[in-house]
Amino acid sequence: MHIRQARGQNLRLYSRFELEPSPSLNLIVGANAAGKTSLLEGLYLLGRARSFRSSEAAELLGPSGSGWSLYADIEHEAQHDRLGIGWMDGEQEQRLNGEKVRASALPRTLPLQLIDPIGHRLVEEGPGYRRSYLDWGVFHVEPSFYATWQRYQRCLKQRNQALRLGSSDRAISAWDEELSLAAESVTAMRKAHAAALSSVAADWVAELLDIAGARIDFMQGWNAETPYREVLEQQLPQHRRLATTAQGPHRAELKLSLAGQRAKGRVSRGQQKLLVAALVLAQCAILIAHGRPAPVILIDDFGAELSAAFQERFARALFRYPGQIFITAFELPTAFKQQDVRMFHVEHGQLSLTAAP
Ligand SMILES: Nc1ncnc2c1ncn2[C@@H]1O[C@H](COP(=O)(O)OP(=O)(O)OP(=O)(O)O)[C@@H](O)[C@H]1O
Repeated sequence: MHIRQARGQNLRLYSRFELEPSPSLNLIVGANAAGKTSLLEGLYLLGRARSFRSSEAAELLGPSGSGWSLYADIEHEAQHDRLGIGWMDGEQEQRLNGEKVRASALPRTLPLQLIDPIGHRLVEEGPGYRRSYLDWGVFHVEPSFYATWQRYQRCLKQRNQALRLGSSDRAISAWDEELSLAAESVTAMRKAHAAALSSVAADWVAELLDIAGARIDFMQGWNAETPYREVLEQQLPQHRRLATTAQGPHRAELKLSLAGQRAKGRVSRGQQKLLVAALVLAQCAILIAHGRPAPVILIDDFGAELSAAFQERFARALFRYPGQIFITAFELPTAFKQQDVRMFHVEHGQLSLTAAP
């Protein structure tokens, strides 16, 4: 699976752009503020239905008109999918082969992962980043995950509403059965995926960071010895006091450790970037092992924070990757010279294909 062609209109500084990338390595080079990240953002929107740097779709609006749009022709083994996403006058719409679809149809058609300079949040910041990292993989390997997670969230919202209103024990506990069934199911899927991630990521960490013994431990969000249904019953007085359900899959967490020590605070900025790369490559490897297409990988500012030796190591891992990769950089990184890379140059929102390096 790869993007055969992508087009965008009125997105940030671009009036329009058109890109016919290679199915393997693509390099987008240009000066500061030329529009490199905006281009990756466009590709990311096609696979995730949201931006990675803006929560307001209106901010993406370019120089003309009241909407922006993106389109991609995705080539699978024996078929093509036409994927589109657009925003106009406050409304976002997604289309797959001409039909209006929900946002969740986009990741299924174009699975993609991003490694960017703020990727370190995955290591340094709150558990939400690590939960969504984990869930991206579970979503792709477990077809029932998305619906089960939605069911969990719906019940949780209702139970929390009842807690906030100070409803009777009976009204609050009415949600417990469905909530706990969904919670146990979501957790079983997450647990299996986290175990797979832990072993695959350890290999990538050993290769990219030269550190043995990396681990990912899954904390499910409540005491793993107790069935969730019992936790809901036992903790009801606490939940009433806090007016919220204090334990559950919405509080799950991944603990990252390297050689027995917590990763946060243990690694340099450059190592942290390679750690994020290792985590992303591990997710992609697991999807591939499940017979899914190799996800597209987007890498913003390849060289940032990496010495020549680290860039070399990272590049070597990317050369082996069986899927499509888009990399931005100020200029052609030394590690990519003499490689089979399709190179694009971007200047003030104008994109052009340049001669092979
Ligand atoms: N909605 C918008 N309309 C027009 N221009 C915009 C919009 N949003 C951002 N820009 C401008 O687009 C320019 C390009 O930004 P972008 O982040 O894509 O550049 P870049 O090539 O990745 O730069 P750097 O290497 O410095 O990170 C910036 O100057 C920014 O001000």
